[in-house]
Amino acid sequence: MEHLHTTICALATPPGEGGIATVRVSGPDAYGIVGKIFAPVRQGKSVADAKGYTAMLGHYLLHGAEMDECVALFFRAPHSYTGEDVIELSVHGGTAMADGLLEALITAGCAPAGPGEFTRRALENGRMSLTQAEAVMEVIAANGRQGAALAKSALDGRLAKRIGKIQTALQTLNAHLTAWVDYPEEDVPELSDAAFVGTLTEQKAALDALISGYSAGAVLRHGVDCVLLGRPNVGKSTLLNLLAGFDRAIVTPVAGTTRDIVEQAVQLGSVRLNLFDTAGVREVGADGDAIEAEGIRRSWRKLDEAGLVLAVFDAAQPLSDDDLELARRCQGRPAIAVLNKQDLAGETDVPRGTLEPYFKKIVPMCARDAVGLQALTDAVADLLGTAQLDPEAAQLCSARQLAAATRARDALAEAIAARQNGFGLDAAAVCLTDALQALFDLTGENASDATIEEVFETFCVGK
Ligand SMILES: Nc1nc2c(c(=O)[nH]1)N(C=O)[C@@H](CNc1ccc(C(=O)N[C@@H](CCC(=O)O)C(=O)O)cc1)CN2
Ligand SMILES: Nc1nc2c(ncn2[C@@H]2O[C@H](COP(=O)(O)OP(=O)(O)OP(=O)(O)O)[C@@H](O)[C@H]2O)c(=O)[nH]1
Ligand SMILES: [Mg+2]
Repeated sequence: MEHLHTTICALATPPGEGGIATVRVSGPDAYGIVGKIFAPVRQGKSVADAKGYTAMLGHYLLHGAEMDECVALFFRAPHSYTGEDVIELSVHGGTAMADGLLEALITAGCAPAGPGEFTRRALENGRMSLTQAEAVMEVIAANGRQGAALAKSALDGRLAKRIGKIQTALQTLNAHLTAWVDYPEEDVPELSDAAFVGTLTEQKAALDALISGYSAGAVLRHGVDCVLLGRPNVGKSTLLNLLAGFDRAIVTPVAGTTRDIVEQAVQLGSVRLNLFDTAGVREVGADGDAIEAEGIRRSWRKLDEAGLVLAVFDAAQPLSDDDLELARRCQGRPAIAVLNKQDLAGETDVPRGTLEPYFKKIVPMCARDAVGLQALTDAVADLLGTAQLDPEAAQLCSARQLAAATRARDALAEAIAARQNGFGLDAAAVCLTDALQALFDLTGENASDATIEEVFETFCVGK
């Protein structure tokens, strides 16, 4: 692997204004290169003699001129993030000094690092697994605390362990199967069909649990787009304001108040919702208001894009045709019916039973008086699966991982079906091998270059 022998450098802190900016240098010639451009302040000190896990103050030199003050932090291979010799150089923030430092390093023989190249070297030096490398990216991207906790448990290697358990069980089964098929004359104990199918079923269930946790984990890490829909005047904007905790959207008793889509991010329990308040939807005739008609078109478009729908109804009025049209369009979607204005509702108003077939959940509320907020929070967590998710348990954290886990699960399902339909053990063994291969792809053992390329494509430079 030719590129492992180069020495690379990149800005490790975000570009822009800041107190300090840190440039990281990694590779076999890190000490040689930094020695050429770093002048220690204290006499008798030198980069070449610096021990790992020590710091040194100096200046960096660009074309021989003394530039900014610079603190160097030394790591000696293999005790560093990448497993190589690493030196971190911190200068004053803003990009000017860091840019000069990078220029000096490149002039002295450093190569600029590619996206994720530090982490890639850590992977290639066996300092982390592929799933851990992906988790590094998630830690950088995580903005909610729960999302960060999930990513951290993957970084700790808990995800690799969870997958490893499945892998081990299947490998043991495969070894037994191979021995039994290939060495019939030896005294290999027979593999009972019940034991074989039992193990496959158990491990398939473990994969199912991983797969079903993926979308809920993604919701915690990235939040979800949530649209507020309903006919005019039912209280959509009132609900938006309640969730936002301030007066974000105009609320009036006039039907048709909201025209454009109003966007606001809010935190509801452990989930971050990107809320979209929309114009009230209703049937408008050909002679209708052109502005309203365009607003309504945009409202419906949002329905298709949202990961969560809050369909708002006026509980104090019987369902209208517009209400029923909305309900019908919500069927099969992650949609919650909010029966608003409970304070005005009587016995004969909106019948829950009519809405039940179209919605996953129905929540009575009085948005104006903040009644029903906890019930809504619980319904959202339940529907998105975040309520059922153990934040300590590691989850799959990329679409690539999900695809590999799904391939493994499907192969196991096929193996089980093969046995149940009376096919020979050899047919089931082929499926089992496929499942194992998919798991190897997942953890990065035997991962192809293309897979590794795919993972690092989206990394940022400096990581
Ligand atoms: N300044 C700095 N902070 C950072 C990083 C970094 O690279 N530099 N990291 C980058 O993401 C994270 C920490 N990751 C690291 C992982 C291992 C080692 C390391 O040197 N490990 C050695 C020594 C351990 C010891 O002896 O205490 C080893 O494991 O052998 C360093 C950083 C977060 N903070
Ligand atoms: N009694 C009662 N009134 C409410 C409640 N929620 C909202 N309202 C009132 O209903 C009226 C309409 O509220 P909005 O939030 O503007 O309704 P909207 O669905 O956004 O309406 P459009 O933007 O026109 O589609 C206002 O006068 C609110 O004060 C509630 O829970 N109870
Ligand atoms: Mg409104």
